[in-house]
Amino acid sequence: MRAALVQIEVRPDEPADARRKRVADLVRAHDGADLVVLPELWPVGAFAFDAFAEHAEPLDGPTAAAMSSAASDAGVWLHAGSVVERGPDGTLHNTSLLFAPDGRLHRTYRKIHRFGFDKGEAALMARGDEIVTAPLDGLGVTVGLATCYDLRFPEQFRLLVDAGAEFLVVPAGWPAARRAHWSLLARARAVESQAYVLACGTAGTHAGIEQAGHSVVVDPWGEVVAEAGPGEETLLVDLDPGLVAGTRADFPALRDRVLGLPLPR
Ligand SMILES: O=C(O)CCC(=O)C(=O)O
Repeated sequence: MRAALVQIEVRPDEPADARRKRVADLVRAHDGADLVVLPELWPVGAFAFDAFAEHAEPLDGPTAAAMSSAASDAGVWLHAGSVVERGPDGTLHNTSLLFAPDGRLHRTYRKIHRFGFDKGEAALMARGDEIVTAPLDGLGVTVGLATCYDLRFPEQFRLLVDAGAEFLVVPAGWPAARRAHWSLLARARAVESQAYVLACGTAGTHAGIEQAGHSVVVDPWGEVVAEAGPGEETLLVDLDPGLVAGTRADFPALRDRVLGLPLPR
């Protein structure tokens, strides 16, 4: 299975429509891949809080339309990163969009752990409340969806594994200031989940926040398959879905979990 992680820069001087077109062309250029992954909130910028409301869109908005058409033109599964979704009741969510190779919107995931400690995203957006996995028909794998700050919460990944996830796809807009955490947590989630982690971040600087870049693919044994640098770059990787079941069978740590222990009194 071939995956492409497209680490793009959210340039402040690039209008969102131009970026949508540029990213759609990048997706089309990867028509040899099975799965293409984009970063978090790339149409607006994960830290461009002042622009969230203006760029909010429904699930059939301009980003979804552009990405649906790019997925079907390329014939790929497309995790199109996330958008600022304006829900039917007007609330904003950080919502990931997963398209099938025919352009159909296959799954959405609303970010559960909002970043900002009562400010920024945490103040502007509503929390998602659903663990989301998706079988990728034809590829024989199930992906589990999480976004950026979610990477810090192992309990979410345990639930994803329990729901059958074998590939954990994490779009992000992770700051360079905490790049060490990003790399460490991506590997930790892969080791503890005995799953592939495909973590796709952004490059450059937007809203004054330098981005970490360093998108990374980690295998179920915790080995880094490929890692990007800080700039715009696409990681192209060939992955073996059988390695997930193989690792879980050969080193059955997940089987040895002890659940439901009482807390100390
Ligand atoms: O957890 C972090 O350090 C970064 C998280 C973040 O930037 C986000 O979720 O948007």
